[in-house]
Amino acid sequence: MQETNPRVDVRGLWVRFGEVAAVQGVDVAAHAGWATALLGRNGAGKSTTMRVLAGVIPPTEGLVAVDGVDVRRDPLAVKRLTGYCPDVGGLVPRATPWEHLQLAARLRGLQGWEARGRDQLERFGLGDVAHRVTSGFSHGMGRRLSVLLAAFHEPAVLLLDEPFDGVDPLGVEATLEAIADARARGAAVLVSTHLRELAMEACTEALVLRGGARVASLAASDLAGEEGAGVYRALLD
Ligand SMILES: Nc1ncnc2c1ncn2[C@@H]1O[C@H](COP(=O)(O)OP(=O)(O)OP(=O)(O)O)[C@@H](O)[C@H]1O
Repeated sequence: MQETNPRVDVRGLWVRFGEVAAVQGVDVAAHAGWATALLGRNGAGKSTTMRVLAGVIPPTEGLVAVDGVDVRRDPLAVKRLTGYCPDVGGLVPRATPWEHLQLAARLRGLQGWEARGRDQLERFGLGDVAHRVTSGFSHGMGRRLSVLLAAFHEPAVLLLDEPFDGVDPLGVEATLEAIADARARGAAVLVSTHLRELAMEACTEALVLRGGARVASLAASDLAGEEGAGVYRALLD
């Protein structure tokens, strides 16, 4: 599966917010067809790493390339190459799921997307609420729509920050399918989550962050099951 140019190539990433060093020298390499779990305790630097990869905040130091594009040089191109489900927010409260899809299609220049849009809304259990404004959505409904939108334009890199948080079993299934589909068409997927077992089901690789630094890079299978739980706990202490 490995190829010469990784879809995601992060080397020596530092992100500082004033006095706070949120990310401290992190390396990430993710290839086409990989799904990588980003794990670690609250405040470990997972969301900040995701935000840099999505082109939302700039790196303070280090190289960050998405599909060979340097995020510092061309953050707009990186935004085009990535699909990003942020950990919170991202939806327009007064817009419906269908309007979100229309907006995404217009911004991304997608043609003939309507049938797929309807299919995706059904897959994520949002068909019945396709024309209801999202301000009344439950947390899990909002998560499901955010994952759908992130994957909708079939990006080269799919970034899902806490996609399973508060999501019901059917929503989890739809999200796992979206990850599998993205991998099958050659995208690299990064999934930040606290749900280790689900992450191991969804992913092939795992990165563990602690205090902003990478403490382990493993095969997802190394963190699966009871034995994996012990390995993970030891990495967090
Ligand atoms: N905009 C910001 N300004 C100041 N500090 C920030 C900012 N964003 C993140 N931080 C700090 O950076 C560190 C890493 O935060 P980050 O959100 O990346 O962690 P995380 O691993 O995603 O945590 P969680 O699992 O709780 O979502 C924390 O100490 C956090 O307080």
